Amino acid sequence: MNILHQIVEVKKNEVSELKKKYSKSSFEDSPFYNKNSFGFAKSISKSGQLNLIAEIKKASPSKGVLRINFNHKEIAKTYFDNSTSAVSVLTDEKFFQGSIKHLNDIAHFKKVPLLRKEFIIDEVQIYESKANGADAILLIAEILSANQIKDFTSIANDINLDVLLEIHSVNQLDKIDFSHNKIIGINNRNLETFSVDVNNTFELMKQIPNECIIVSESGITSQLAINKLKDKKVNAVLVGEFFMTSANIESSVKEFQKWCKHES
Ligand SMILES: O=C(O)c1ccccc1NCC(=O)[C@H](O)[C@H](O)COP(=O)(O)O
Repeated sequence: MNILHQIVEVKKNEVSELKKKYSKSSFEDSPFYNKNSFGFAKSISKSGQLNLIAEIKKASPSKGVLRINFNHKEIAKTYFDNSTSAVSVLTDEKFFQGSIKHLNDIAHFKKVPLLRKEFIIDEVQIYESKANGADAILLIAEILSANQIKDFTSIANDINLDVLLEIHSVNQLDKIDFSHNKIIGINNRNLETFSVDVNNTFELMKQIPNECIIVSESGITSQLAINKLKDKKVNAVLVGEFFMTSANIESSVKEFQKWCKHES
């Protein structure tokens, strides 16, 4: 059983506890629920640059704790002040030391769209995302059926949430209706070995229609990788560990943003 499936086993219990406390209608009462979303798709597909989705991630299954002096609000402010295209907030507690509270706290002063980075296996988590200020959610093709991908995407879109649909391998492609899911994340992390290889993005994107927005995810830490991604016209990158392990997050984001600009 790879790490994703281990996470899903824990998630099933968490979701059943969540459903004991909340329903769709209880989430509808939240102040965020009826607010307009910030447009995630538009923000991460701007031309002239590789768009940066900067992630707030205290720990990971592959590396353990990434940042000891972790303050989610300060990190979010740094990302907002340095013109990132979107911010991804890990909300999983057990494996990433995140929290839904982090998302809610940050949503009160957001300046760019927020992606809720979670392992979504039930529609109640989609309503919970909206109620806590998300503008977009992650769906992971490996842990969902084709019908779940379709239904969860429709539910999210109906409440104004964009969907980043993540794939890891060629095996997941036939579950996807690309006319319905136009934002595709390609994860470069091998879930058996945790090794990362940006070539996974280049191999898989060959099989994805040109009109899709492509996000390369995981293990992106160098200008060389950024240059290759720009050459292949990838729209956006999702980057966590590089910033979380930096002694100075602000200067790392500034440097990274310079790499991401296309030459005019
Ligand atoms: O980060 C992990 O170790 C991990 C393990 C198992 C499932 C998912 C995992 N990460 C989630 C992500 O997709 C990354 O946080 C995201 O792409 C950013 O990656 P990185 O820049 O390498 O932190």
